[in-house]
Formats: sequence, structure tokens, C-alpha cells
Amino acid sequence: MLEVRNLHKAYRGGDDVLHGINFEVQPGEFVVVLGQSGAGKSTLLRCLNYLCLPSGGEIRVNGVRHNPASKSGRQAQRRHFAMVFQDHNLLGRLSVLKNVLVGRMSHIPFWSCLFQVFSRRDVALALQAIETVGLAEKAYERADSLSGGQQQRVGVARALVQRPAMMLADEPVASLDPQSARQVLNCLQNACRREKIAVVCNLHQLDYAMEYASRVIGLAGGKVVYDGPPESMTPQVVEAIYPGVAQNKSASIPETGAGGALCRNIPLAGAV
Ligand SMILES: Nc1ncnc2c1ncn2[C@@H]1O[C@H](COP(=O)(O)OP(=O)(O)OP(=O)(O)O)[C@@H](O)[C@H]1O
Repeated sequence: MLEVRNLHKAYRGGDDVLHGINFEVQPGEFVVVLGQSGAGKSTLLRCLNYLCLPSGGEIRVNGVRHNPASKSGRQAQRRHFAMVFQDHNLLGRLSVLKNVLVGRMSHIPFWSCLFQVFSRRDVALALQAIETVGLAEKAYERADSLSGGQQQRVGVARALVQRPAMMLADEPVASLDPQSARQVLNCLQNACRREKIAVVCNLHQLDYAMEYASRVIGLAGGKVVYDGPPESMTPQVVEAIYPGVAQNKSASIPETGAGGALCRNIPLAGAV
């Protein structure tokens, strides 16, 4: 469904921060992108929906390449994707329901958004999405009265009502406690399993990747150094994704990460 071929990205004439990335994503896959800070994870995600314009290569969705250089091409590309941000980007003084309805904006006329007039169908879709993320009883409360984890689940509901083929989540649980983080990741996993939405999710937590990903893409220095199932990650793979971690325990894998377990339990195999 999504094909990324020889993707390059350089910012404002600088050096490439993505060096010829290749991968495909199929419906219902939960792909976690791992990598150290600066590896290029956010840039990769933002290139997929043309929030960042690729410097080279091509991205096809269902076999179609939309032209990133044209406004209509970028709009067409973005219709396939919904984004979940680290900081949720909710309108705090509006209700949960209205925040989720914002996700319908690309499907309804401008005046409808301006005057906050939504069809019964859109409201029903939004309420359904709110229920899906377990927040039915909060639908009419102000978004800023919710906890961080609940707000992030509203962000997932807002993405769901867009009826996307793919969801892009950029460190969606970075600021959440483990219980809230799992609730958010469960919502994303349910979207994959029940609705066959493909999720591409940047994470810093190796243990969450092991728990939730159907596939891991490891980035280092803007290159793919691993692409495969989480259970096939070896100590060498972890070392390739997080250079220096094997020698230096204070490197950027979180303390709760699965690196230790990997080093103990998993047989050796090569990284790509
Ligand atoms: N708007 C920008 N202009 C110039 N350089 C940028 C810009 N955004 C990112 N970069 C550079 O691109 C490289 C990759 O950054 P990116 O944010 O994609 O990495 P990341 O893996 O997502 O990091 P983190 O985990 O810290 O968010 C870094 O060297 C960064 O400084």
C-alpha cells in the first residue's frame, strides 16, 4: 500500500539527513521506527505525508505517486494519512467531541467548520471514535480538563475520524506514564487490528516497540539499519540502531528498555 523508494531529504541545501530509504508498509501493520535522537525519525514521518518535501526518491500510496511540488499533489497525499502528535495539539477550551470533529474538516465544507455546524453522520462518527478510545463519558467535557494520556487518546480519535489508510504517530507517548502510554498504544494497535489501518509510529522506548510493533524499522544516521519483526532483533541490531549502547550502558536506550533482555536471550543474526 505504501512504497518508499530511495527517499532522500536534505534541509535547505544542507547534507542529507535521510540517505536513500526504502521500505513498504501493508494495511494493518504496526510499524515502529526506532533510532537515536537525530537519526531522522521525525523527518521520515513528515516526508511520508509531504509535511517535509523529499529531496529525492518517491513515495507511492496504492501505486500512485502524488507530486510533492504541487499543492494538489500534497493535498492528495495527505488525504491518505492522519497524524498523531506528541503534544496532542488539542483546542483546550473546546469539548472532546468538537476536537474530534476537527478531524472531519477535510471532509466537510469550510462554512460548516467556521460555524461549527456538523452533520448527524459526522457527530455519530466522532462519538464512535471517542468510544473506541474509551472516552465516551468525556465527550462533552473540555479537552483541557482531561489528563495527558486521555488528551492523547482524543488525538487518536481525531485521527480515526479522518478514516485514513495510515496513521503517523510521532512519539505519541513520550510524555506519558506507562499506564497511559499503554492505553494510547492499545488504541493504535486496535486501529491496526480492527480497521486495518497501517500505523507508522516513532518511539524512543524499545520495550514498547517489542510489545506493540508487528515490525520494527531501525534508523541510524538517516539510514535503515534494521527492518524486520521485533522478535528477530539481536544485540547487534540494537547496537546498530543505538551505536555505543553495548559498550556504554548510559547510552540513550531507556532503563526499562528490552536491550538487556535482547542481549541475554536472542540468538545472533545480521542487520540489513
Ligand atoms: N527544520 C529543520 N531544519 C534543518 N535541520 C533539521 C530540521 N529538522 C530536523 N533537522 C535535522 O535533521 C536531523 C534529523 O532530525 P529528526 O528530528 O528527523 O530526528 P529524530 O530521529 O526524529 O530525533 P528526535 O528523536 O530527537 O526527535 C537532525 O540532524 C536535525 O538537526
